[in-house]
Amino acid sequence: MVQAKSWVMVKHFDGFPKNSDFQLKVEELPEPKNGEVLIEAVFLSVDPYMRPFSKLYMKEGDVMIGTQVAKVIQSKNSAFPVGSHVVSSCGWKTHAISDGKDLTLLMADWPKNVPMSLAVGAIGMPGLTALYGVEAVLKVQKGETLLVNAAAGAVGTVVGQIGKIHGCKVVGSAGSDAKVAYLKELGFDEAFNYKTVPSLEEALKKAAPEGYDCFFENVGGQFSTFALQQMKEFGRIAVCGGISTYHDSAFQTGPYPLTTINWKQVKIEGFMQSRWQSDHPQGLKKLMGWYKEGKLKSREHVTKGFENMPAAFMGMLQGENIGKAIVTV
Ligand SMILES: NC(=O)C1=CN([C@@H]2O[C@H](COP(=O)(O)OP(=O)(O)OC[C@H]3O[C@@H](n4cnc5c(N)ncnc54)[C@H](OP(=O)(O)O)[C@@H]3O)[C@@H](O)[C@H]2O)C=CC1
Ligand SMILES: CCCCC/C=C\CC(=O)/C=C/C=C/C=C/[C@@H](O)CCCC(=O)O
Repeated sequence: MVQAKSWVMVKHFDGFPKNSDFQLKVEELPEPKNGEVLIEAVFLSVDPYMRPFSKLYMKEGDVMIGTQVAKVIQSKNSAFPVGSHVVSSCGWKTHAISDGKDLTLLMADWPKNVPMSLAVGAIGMPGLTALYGVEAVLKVQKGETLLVNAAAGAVGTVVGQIGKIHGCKVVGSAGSDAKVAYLKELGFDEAFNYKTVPSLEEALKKAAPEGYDCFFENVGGQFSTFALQQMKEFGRIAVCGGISTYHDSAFQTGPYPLTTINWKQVKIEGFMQSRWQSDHPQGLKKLMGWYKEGKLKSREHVTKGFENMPAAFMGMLQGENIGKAIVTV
């Protein structure tokens, strides 16, 4: 018997999440039955999607949604031997029993010197999001100028680095001077702190007087308004997320700046990484290859202790993280 802890959303978030919206539960788990495994969390991911998805897919009393890198500690399923590591979507739990359907084995040849936490970061869902957004949606070309906001986060850092791999000029926006310095370290050509620039419009113009061919949108709100004005004719915008709107009481319905979209002949495409699910194995290989070659770097913002999951989640939503926000048990 193992004692499993989980974090439950006891109250739907009203605006920004609060400590009282979460409750820690403890339960005894039974032995795994035939075909089942018992997994133990090693690295848990906190991601922005948990905020809007909670509204759409969760009810009060549900365990918080989420993925983790976990170790198989008991197994009655030969596909997942004891000691193997998996990515599980069991949510915010220290332990779980699984029949294997929600588990993906870590890439078979995961190198010993590559941290396994990257499987929920640069070589996991956020990395794939960046890859598909840059290559399949924006289809960036050498010499083009690419803009990304929330640039110092899990997705944004990978977007910028893939942009550089493809020979783009990359401009990033982020919420602190330390983040801006990190973007420069990663090879971003231009970066600015959107919280302290006197004018967002001027900062965007200064960073790329030529205008933007491509914009990888993570934030929404006022940033989109100004960025759209700076797009070149036939510019492309990949709408990956809109974190500045996730705590609003209702999803935005418009109005939309149709005249600018029309006049500039801009193409705007929303996307979810799950559209390319069947490409994930190849995508992960590509990201791992770049990582091994030193072309893709990753930084993590680590919170220690399962008991700190809500704090880590709220901290990420407030911008405390440089790179991927994760929790170690
Ligand atoms: N479409 C898809 O399939 C996927 C979409 N996404 C989206 O990608 C985006 C980035 O996710 P991810 O990289 O995991 O998260 P990050 O690691 O970038 O963390 C979130 C960051 O958002 C920034 N932020 C928070 N509030 C605001 C605000 N009001 N205005 C501007 N920036 C803000 C903060 O950075 P700062 O200090 O710079 O403000 C914070 O660090 C999100 O919109 C997410 O929903 C992610 C995965 C898949
Ligand atoms: C209408 C509300 C939804 C608006 C879009 C909100 C957020 C965009 C976003 O962040 C989407 C993220 C999607 C993530 C999905 C993750 C799961 O499929 C689990 C991934 C498993 C893994 O880590 O490999």
